[in-house]
Amino acid sequence: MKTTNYNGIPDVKIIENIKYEDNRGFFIEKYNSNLGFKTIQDNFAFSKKNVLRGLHYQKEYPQAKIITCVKGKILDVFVDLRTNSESFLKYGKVALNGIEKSILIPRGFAHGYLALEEENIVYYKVDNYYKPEYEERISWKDKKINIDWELEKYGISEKDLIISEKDKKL
Ligand SMILES: Cc1cn([C@H]2C[C@H](O)[C@@H](COP(=O)(O)OP(=O)(O)O[C@H]3O[C@H](C)C(=O)[C@H](O)[C@H]3O)O2)c(=O)[nH]c1=O
Repeated sequence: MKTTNYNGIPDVKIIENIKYEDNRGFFIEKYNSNLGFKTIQDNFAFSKKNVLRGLHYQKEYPQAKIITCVKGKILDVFVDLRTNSESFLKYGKVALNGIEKSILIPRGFAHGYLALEEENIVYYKVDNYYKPEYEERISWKDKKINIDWELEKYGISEKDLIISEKDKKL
């Protein structure tokens, strides 16, 4: 697997895996401990088209995440909340649409994604336990962070978005 730094935000890494194809299909060695990522939980989330999840983070018990879109396509967005970081409050984003590409987001980031196909399955590894009592949320349209979710590019209008009540209230 090849890891490259995400341009402009330290410690965020794009992971690209080798796909070994043959007449049966393909094989991918998706994860190994060389990444230095200690998985505590594996999560799967199914999202219909136009679902927007996030932006969430756990201030206590922060979670680093390795995000993979195993079916469909998502626009994955992450916001640097590390106050000592040169990219504090900057956001990054990457389209993920296949098993062979992932993004590693370290602890100290808010995370969210927009589901772009009819059916989208996101698989992500986290390195700390889910602690809902410590979960914090930032609005997907927070004015200060001002994320470009590329709605126009994907032909999505804001009224089409499917957002949880908790996220809507932000
Ligand atoms: C995150 C999580 C959720 N749940 C349960 C709690 C709820 O009954 C149900 C849905 O939870 P929630 O609405 O918080 O799911 P998302 O809105 O997708 O939350 C996630 O959204 C963004 C994109 C993230 O990066 C986080 O992993 C997480 O906050 O799953 C669990 O049992 N364990 C978990 O680790």
